[in-house]
Amino acid sequence: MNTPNDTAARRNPGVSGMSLYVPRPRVSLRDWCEWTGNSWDKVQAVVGRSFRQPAPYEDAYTMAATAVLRLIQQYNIDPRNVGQLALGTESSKDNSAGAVIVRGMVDRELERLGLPRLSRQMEVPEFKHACLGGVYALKSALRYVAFDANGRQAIVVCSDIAAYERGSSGEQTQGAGAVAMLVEAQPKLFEVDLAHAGSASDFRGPDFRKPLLRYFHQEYGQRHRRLHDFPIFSGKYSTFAYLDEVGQATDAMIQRLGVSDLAFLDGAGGLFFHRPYHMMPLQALAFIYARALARAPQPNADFQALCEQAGVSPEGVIAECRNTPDLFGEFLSQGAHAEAPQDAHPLTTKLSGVARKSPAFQQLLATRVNLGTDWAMELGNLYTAALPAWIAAGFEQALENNVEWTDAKLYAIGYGSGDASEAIPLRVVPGWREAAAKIGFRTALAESTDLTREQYEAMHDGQDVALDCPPVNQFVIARTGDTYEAAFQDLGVDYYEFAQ
Ligand SMILES: CC(=O)CC(=O)SCCNC(=O)CCNC(=O)[C@H](O)C(C)(C)COP(=O)(O)OP(=O)(O)OC[C@H]1O[C@@H](n2cnc3c(N)ncnc32)[C@H](O)[C@@H]1OP(=O)(O)O
Repeated sequence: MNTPNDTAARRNPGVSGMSLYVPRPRVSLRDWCEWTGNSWDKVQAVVGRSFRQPAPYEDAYTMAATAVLRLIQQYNIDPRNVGQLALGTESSKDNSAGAVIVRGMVDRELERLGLPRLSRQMEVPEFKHACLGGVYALKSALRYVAFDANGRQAIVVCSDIAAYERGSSGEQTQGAGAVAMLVEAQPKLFEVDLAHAGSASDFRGPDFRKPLLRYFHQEYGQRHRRLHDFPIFSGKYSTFAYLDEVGQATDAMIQRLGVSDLAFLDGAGGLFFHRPYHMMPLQALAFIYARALARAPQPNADFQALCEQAGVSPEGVIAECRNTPDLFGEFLSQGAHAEAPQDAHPLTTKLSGVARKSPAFQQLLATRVNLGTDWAMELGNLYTAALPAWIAAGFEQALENNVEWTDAKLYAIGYGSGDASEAIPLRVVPGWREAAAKIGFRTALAESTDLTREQYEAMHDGQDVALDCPPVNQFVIARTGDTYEAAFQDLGVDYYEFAQ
């Protein structure tokens, strides 16, 4: 069936350019496995190859500002024409201001370069919902250019630091970086079909959170060497929550598209998910694929064969497709100190584990998921920036591989713990190659210096470390204010500068 988005003449607003910034200090996961006694075989299959460690002079705002400046320069944007700068992050250091801090840095550097500042009439909102904040920021920017921009553009920047305690199961899934996107009414890279996007949310309690109260808890402070941003998280529960929510949002999108689950997968030219680590999107796609088979007209030979192989009842999997689990309700009903809820779709999980190895699924991966994957495996978890970074990598690699992508239907499936998900249809627009050629993903990745174990551990613990990679062409924290007088206060306020 044709959707309004199938009419090539009509363009939705979308994205015209992308840029990436990642810190130079890099931890090779192969080295990390040697330091920690973890299995490199498992980590390279499940997590990836490396992650970036932010230097002591950077934070979510410096990374965001560097990405925004790159975007402006790479796409020759007139800063006076930018009417919204939307920041998606869960690594804010300031509970009051957000995107305006980023604009402050960018304005000063533009001025030094002899360029005009960003528009004085620009909106500067910040969006927070775990890793989904960037998608909500993008939706805001799209609505802005569609409704009240009057020809002006918007910039979305997603910037985050994923830090986990050393020795925790999350340590391997760290990362840091920022992605900026230029949003326009007539996009040059891909259009975004919000009218057919699917949304889902459900409160999941302590799945993955960063309560400020934890800083004041005696136990928490004593266990670590510095004040840090390590989340409260429960690994398996967070994985179940991801799969369930992503499934709900994808169902909502498929329903709005008016196609069958299998037709949606067949028609996709590329599928991009929030990727906390390499295997998570594969698990999510296998979950969606298993449900698509279960929802196909029965009997379906592929479905029956896979169920038999997995040792699960087909009727049981079909019944689980109608499941809308209340994970937090289940947790609450067990009273205080309950264990994390168990998998709400055990049969589908078992089936998708087997389906993942099937030739049909491997074909799905090779044709819909592989673009950009290899580069994304270098990045670790970038939280809000993880999904846009993968999309940016996908476009640059599609360009390098000379892929015929014009008019391809892509799908961006975002997720934020706590939790919420968005499943959004995109379409590659004619002329995308010119815009993709300016992304600079490979160049941004190339700027790296591998850390030794001593350097990594000291940086992670917040100690001063001599690095062989001084900051170049990026914003840095120059100093932090310490005045706390009646007449003037800047205690804890960072001052930034551009390191040339
Ligand atoms: C944080 C966000 O950004 C928001 C989210 O998306 S939440 C969802 C993801 N959660 C997180 O990222 C939280 C932080 N990270 C973590 O908790 C952990 O790193 C993690 C749970 C992701 C992995 O921890 P772990 O202890 O290595 O998990 P473990 O269960 O041993 O192994 C994971 C998978 O690798 C598989 N595996 C093990 N060895 C393997 C090998 N050699 N080759 C291939 N696969 C292998 C396991 O079978 C398992 O798969 P299944 O779940 O399908 O059984």
